[in-house]
Amino acid sequence: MSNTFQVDLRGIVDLLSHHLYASPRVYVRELLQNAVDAITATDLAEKGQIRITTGSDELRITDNGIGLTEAQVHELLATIGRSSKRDELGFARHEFLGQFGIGLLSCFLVADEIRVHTRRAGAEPVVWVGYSDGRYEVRPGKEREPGTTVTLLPRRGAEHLLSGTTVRELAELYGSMLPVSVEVDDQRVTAGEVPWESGRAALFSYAEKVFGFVPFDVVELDVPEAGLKGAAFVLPTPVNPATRGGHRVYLKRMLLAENVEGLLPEWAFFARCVVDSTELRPTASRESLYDDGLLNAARDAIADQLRGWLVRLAATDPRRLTRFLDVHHLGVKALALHDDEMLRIVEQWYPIETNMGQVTLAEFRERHGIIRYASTADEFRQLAAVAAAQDVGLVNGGYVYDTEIIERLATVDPEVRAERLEPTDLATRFTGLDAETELALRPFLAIAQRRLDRLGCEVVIRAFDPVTLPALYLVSRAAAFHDQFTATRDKSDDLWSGVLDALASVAPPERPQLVLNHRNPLVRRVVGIADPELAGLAVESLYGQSLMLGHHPIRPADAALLTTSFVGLLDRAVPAIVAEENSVAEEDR
Ligand SMILES: Nc1ncnc2c1ncn2[C@@H]1O[C@H](COP(=O)(O)OP(=O)(O)OP(=O)(O)O)[C@@H](O)[C@H]1O
Repeated sequence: MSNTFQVDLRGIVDLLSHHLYASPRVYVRELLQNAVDAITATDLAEKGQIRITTGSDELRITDNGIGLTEAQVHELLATIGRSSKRDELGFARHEFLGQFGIGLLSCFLVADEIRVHTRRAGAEPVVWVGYSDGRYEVRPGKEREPGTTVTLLPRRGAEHLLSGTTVRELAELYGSMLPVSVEVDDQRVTAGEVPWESGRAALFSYAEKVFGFVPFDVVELDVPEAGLKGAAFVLPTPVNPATRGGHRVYLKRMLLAENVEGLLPEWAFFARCVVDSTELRPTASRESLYDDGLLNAARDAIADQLRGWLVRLAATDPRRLTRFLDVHHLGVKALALHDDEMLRIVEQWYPIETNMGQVTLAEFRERHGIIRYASTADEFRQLAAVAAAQDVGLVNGGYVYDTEIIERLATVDPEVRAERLEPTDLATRFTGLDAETELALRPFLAIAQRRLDRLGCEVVIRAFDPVTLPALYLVSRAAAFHDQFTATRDKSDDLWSGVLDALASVAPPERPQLVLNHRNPLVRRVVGIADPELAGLAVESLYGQSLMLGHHPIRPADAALLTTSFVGLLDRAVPAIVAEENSVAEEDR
């Protein structure tokens, strides 16, 4: 025995209203869409007219489209999921907006009764009345021109959704770009022209009106394979790259949504688009784009066009490009990580922080040959002045993407040499002292070394610039890693610290160095101190000060040493005065 599914209309309407469509307001879109499709089916689209009238007790929408015969009314209107817009194989027909055969049902989100008065040229007029409980009637209709009038009788509580103001607003939102004339209560809502066919000035004012900003620039978009045309508006102010920019997307001139994601690659967060496509497909809710190969291809093509705009800007108006980079450098840098052309643009035009001022990587390379960089801002701050004094150019690679960009530049272009500055490399550039001075300093160095031994630090004396810097704490990356490593080990439980111990023994670290500057007057005085205790205190405080200056982590042992050396020095400075004051007090008595 074979049976047929029964469909509970209430269940379907509930599904549509709560799960498929974001809001009952879409009923206007679905009605407009049916009217446009009916007009398209006549091949006389340019004469197409859609009229909507609103009133307190009903809403009517009339089109001069193809209309339906009585047989079609039974077949198409009374069968959920049946559509005239699919071919024999069941594929959506290219020229139509609808395809699923459920659009009309959305009217039940706002109405309990739908009347369709329709006539096909050469056939009799007929009226179909559908009720939200699933019943329908068909009867002969009054004489009329070919076409269709759909009448909705508002449901109690939904009247506001059918009011003149709301309907006009919705018809304009969804339909203002439609190629047929649409009127709501005798007022035309279609604009007739699309902004990207009306010149640049029109695009600028469109952006201001619709997106609320005057764009930095406008890039016209054209992707023939997706039947896509439109414009990308470059934002005039920085945006957070993490906030996904939505785009205004039209499909066959009907608004899909105002906030469509996925049309542009992520890096292009500096642009907002308005586009119309004849080929991209909507999802069933018609609120976003169906993610398929064609959308991917369109995304790639748009990316190419935005990139092309940037490259052209570099060639024709570098000053404007610099301004653009000022605002949107994060996006461009992110792009440069996987795009050679963008990488060149960043190299040539984006000024980067160096110890010789703000220069582009290209200028830096020309001046210094090799791109030497510090990979964190702390490391840069610590070394910038010292490196500058040695005439070593140093780039701050600590900002987002900068280190990766420098490293990528060196991988892509064999002529570019890049080298991460190893802090201890600097020490090899410092001048050693003559043998006699070295010999004279031995006793002091021995005292100093004994004081810093327990902190794992080696003390050396060199002559270097700037003269104003008494000491520099230099730690190689291996040693820095080791420090972190031991700190973790000390905090870990037995099992884990056992594992870390085993690892630690594999890589014995170089020791960090405290390099005292023999050119610095204070250091000269310190090395001359005869009292070993005082000399030790002075070395300890120089150590502490250079740790802080270089933003190095302060371990508990360092903190303790900072306190004892400070108190020690204070103690040396103060007791004489206190003693004097005491004796004055004695005399007063
Ligand atoms: N104004 C109209 N003029 C002529 N035919 C219409 C009209 N409105 C609806 N129809 C017919 O009713 C059918 C069902 O319409 P419905 O809106 O439910 O689905 P659809 O437009 O085919 O697809 P979708 O669910 O994607 O909108 C249509 O395929 C069309 O043949």
